[in-house]
Amino acid sequence: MNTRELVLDMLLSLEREEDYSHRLMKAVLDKYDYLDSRDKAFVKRVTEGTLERQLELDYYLDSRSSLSVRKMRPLIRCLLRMSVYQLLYMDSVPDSAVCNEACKLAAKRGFRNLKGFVNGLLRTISKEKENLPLPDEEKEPVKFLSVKYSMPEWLVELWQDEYGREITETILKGLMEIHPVSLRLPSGLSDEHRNVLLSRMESAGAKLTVSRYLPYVYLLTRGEFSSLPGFEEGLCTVQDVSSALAVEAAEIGETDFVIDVCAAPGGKSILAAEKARAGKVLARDISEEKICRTEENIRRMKAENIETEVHDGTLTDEELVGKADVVLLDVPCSGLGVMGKKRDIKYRVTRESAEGLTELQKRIVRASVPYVKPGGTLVYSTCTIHRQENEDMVRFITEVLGLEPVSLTGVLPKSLLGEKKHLQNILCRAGEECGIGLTDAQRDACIQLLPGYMEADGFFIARFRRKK
Ligand SMILES: C[S@@+](CC[C@H](N)C(=O)[O-])C[C@H]1O[C@@H](n2cnc3c(N)ncnc32)[C@H](O)[C@@H]1O
Repeated sequence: MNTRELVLDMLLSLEREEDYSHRLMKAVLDKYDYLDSRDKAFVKRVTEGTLERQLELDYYLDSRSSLSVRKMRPLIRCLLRMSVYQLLYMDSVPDSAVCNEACKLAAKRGFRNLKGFVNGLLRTISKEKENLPLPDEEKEPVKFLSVKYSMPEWLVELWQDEYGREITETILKGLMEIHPVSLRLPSGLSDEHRNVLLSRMESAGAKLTVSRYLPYVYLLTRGEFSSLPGFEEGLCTVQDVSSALAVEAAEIGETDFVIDVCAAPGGKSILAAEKARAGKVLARDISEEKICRTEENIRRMKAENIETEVHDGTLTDEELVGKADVVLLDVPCSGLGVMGKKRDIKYRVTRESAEGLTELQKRIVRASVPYVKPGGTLVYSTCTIHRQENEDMVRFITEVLGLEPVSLTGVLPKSLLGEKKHLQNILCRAGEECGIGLTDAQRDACIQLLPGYMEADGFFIARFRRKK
């Protein structure tokens, strides 16, 4: 199996938007499971790196090619992108090998006549790789950041408007950093059992670092999670610390009844069920397929106090009105905070599609607020960095729907709230709108996790109470 051809086919399929990169990668690596681990690592690194740096790679190609990248045949465009990525970011591959393999692939896939073009362009970029141009930072500041961090210009503009330039650049850097898989162990495991489990995993070759926010979440910096001891037994699951923090924010009691309105694939429901040991979680989502995936995870994690149901969250279920101690609203969102892991999201989300989501979010929130008992809790969360879907929703939930904001102080880890304060100070120093238009109580009730500032995905959590 030619690993470069595998990468090329994945990039081509992603160009046609046939699937999302993280799903396609999993499917391909499962299909070619017989590849050795070095080949698999190569395929993953080149595909993900090429996607992550696409705008930057295109800019360099455009600067040295007579034909613009946009006008190239898709196969040639993808082949050049992945080759330039190897030239610039993979010292382990000799430049001559990158050029030769690209020419061979072009010929094999029916573009023998373009071998000279591919070869010439790649050799030029290889020779000039220390001096490739970026846009002028003074004259075109947005374009400069867009190319340097390979982020569409509208997103750079959006964050610059919301956070100012300094914070925006740190977020962009943060999203580019390596994002290890995050593993969550059972939250109630004793120290002794946790240590036994960790040493079993480490003996199998895993390298794990505890999260700085929660003692039961670990970053897996070496090893493959699904083959770790404990995984099949349901002793760990893949979950970012931010997602676990959203459940922590709800302070679920042992006997609580929790409704998770948008539950698939079940990450928060399963953690909620660990917290409500003598209570119950109702995990709902919009489709049968999503609920099936959730049930698979529930079974593997051996959570017995979760019931699942297909239900459209925009419709109020009258039978549940006033019944829930806790309602979790982890709504569908633009996903701008998880671009570090899902690398093609940034090219697919548009300003319009992100804005369009707020209507759906409002409908889900409006339909779900009635479930909260008087005195009960609602936690709203998203995995995005977008004020319309986050801070503006805090205003909607409190000012339009009448819930009370509840402070996260004493609920979320002190270190995390300290980082929030630090960020706030930078915003105020930079003369940005440091209150983000929220009252003190609304501001204390929510937190925007930002890559580059926090060791987590970009995520938003807000907590509310229904008045008694
Ligand atoms: C961010 S994901 C939830 C992740 C999940 N809470 C977890 O922690 O694993 C958002 C979910 O909302 C679901 N969804 C979208 N529209 C919905 C609707 N109208 N009603 C209920 N769920 C919906 C999607 O299917 C998706 O699974």
